[in-house]
Amino acid sequence: MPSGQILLADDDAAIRTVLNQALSRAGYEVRSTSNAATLWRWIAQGEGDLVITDVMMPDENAFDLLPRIKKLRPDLPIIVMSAQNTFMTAIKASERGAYEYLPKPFDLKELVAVVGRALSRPRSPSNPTPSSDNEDIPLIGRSAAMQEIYRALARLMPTDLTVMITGESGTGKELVARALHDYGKRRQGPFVAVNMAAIPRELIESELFGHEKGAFTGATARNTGRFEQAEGGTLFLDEIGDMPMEAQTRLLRVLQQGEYTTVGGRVPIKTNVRIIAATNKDLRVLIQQGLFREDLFFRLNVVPLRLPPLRERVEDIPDLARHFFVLVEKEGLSRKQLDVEAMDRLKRYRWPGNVRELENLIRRLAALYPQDTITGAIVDAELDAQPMALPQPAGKTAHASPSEGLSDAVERHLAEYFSGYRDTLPPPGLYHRILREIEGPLIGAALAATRGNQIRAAELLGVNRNTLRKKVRDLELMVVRTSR
Ligand SMILES: Nc1ncnc2c1ncn2[C@@H]1O[C@H](COP(=O)(O)OP(=O)(O)OP(=O)(O)O)[C@@H](O)[C@H]1O
Repeated sequence: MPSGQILLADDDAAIRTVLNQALSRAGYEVRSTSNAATLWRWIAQGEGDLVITDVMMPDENAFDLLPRIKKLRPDLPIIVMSAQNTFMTAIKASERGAYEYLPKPFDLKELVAVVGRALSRPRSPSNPTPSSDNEDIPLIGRSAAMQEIYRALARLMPTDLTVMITGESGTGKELVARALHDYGKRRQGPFVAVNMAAIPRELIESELFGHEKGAFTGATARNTGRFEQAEGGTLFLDEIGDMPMEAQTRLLRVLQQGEYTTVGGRVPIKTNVRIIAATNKDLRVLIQQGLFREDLFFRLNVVPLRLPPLRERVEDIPDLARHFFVLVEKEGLSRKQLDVEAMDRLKRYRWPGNVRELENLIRRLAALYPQDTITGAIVDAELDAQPMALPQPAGKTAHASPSEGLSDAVERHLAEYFSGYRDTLPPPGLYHRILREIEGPLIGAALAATRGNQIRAAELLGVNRNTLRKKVRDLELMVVRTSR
């Protein structure tokens, strides 16, 4: 049975009762209070083996209290709970030396597990990282999925660990890499980003490690590489799956030995760079195909961070949309609001381009529409005008010619869809995903062809009228098609 005394501070009596019960049942002795002053008195008297505190208390903000506690009793673990679930709350908790941050609401089992871990860890004080005083990081989203990311980031801030960020295009991988740098130990050093997909393959090694004069045709002078530029700071290797094999071998050596040579050079150069890598590909598939070194993967994948696609956290869309409207207002465009239907449309859309696509849409809405309120019909028109319903290789657009058979057109779309993933496969669940995507446009086309007459559209499609009515309601197609 675990043991220890827990000091609990929260001004919400119901929360105190629930936590008190759960922790007592787990074997701990609990003292609880509604205010910071009492908590501080207990701590100053030397009581308690662990503190659980809410951030907002009537007499003091726990973030102001934390540094005092850390000074007086550096090895007393503190767990901070908060209902203000932003990235900054997680970061502040970490900066002020909290052992763990739990966004409300949380699972009681998780709390008991965290308490158990905190009390059984070796007693070395968790040093607060110096405050960055940078309130500017625009990581938006309070969904459970983003909370997980914030907590992971907060834990990573005081470390130099190599991080591998995965996620679809536009999910914020670079933004997260920057946050890790801006709030981490190396924030005084440079942040250097290199996109493997954007550099010609034959130049990647020289780009990363630099080259000597005469190392290859066209190398007319010595050139510093990105490693050298990132010395003392962070090197962000974006689209790492596109790194050619030879460069992978060289990178692996740097990670193993902490030194490298320039292209054409002989003298080993010591390096002190924190690596953050990112990819929207499944590196395990690339490994199977012999395109990515497994040993390099393990070196890079020390801490994996998966950023969820926007469609898995639609509850973040209102905050993100608001944030982007404020951003574009600063750029001189007028601020707008979205009506209920518009917001609803955004939540139902599947966002293949994720947050970047939403950002671009908001920018278009702000630039193109004079009205203050954006309606569902406007959003529909803009989303329909997007060139990509399915991801396609750059530079290609797909238009079915009237003479082309439907199955030919579908086949061509699918071939392009697959080739958009180049050497990998699309995410699993394709059958239902594709059928779901086809269903909306098909019903929409039938309704348009019958001028919104659901009885005739049902005949045309060969489905039951009630089935069609239900589908129309679910897909909200009627509003869209007849309002044009
Ligand atoms: N959580 C977020 N809050 C606010 N803005 C975000 C968020 N996530 C992404 N963005 C914005 O969306 C855009 C795309 O993000 P970013 O470039 O970091 O994505 P990415 O995953 O690195 O994309 P790619 O794989 O295509 O390089 C950026 O303008 C970024 O500022």
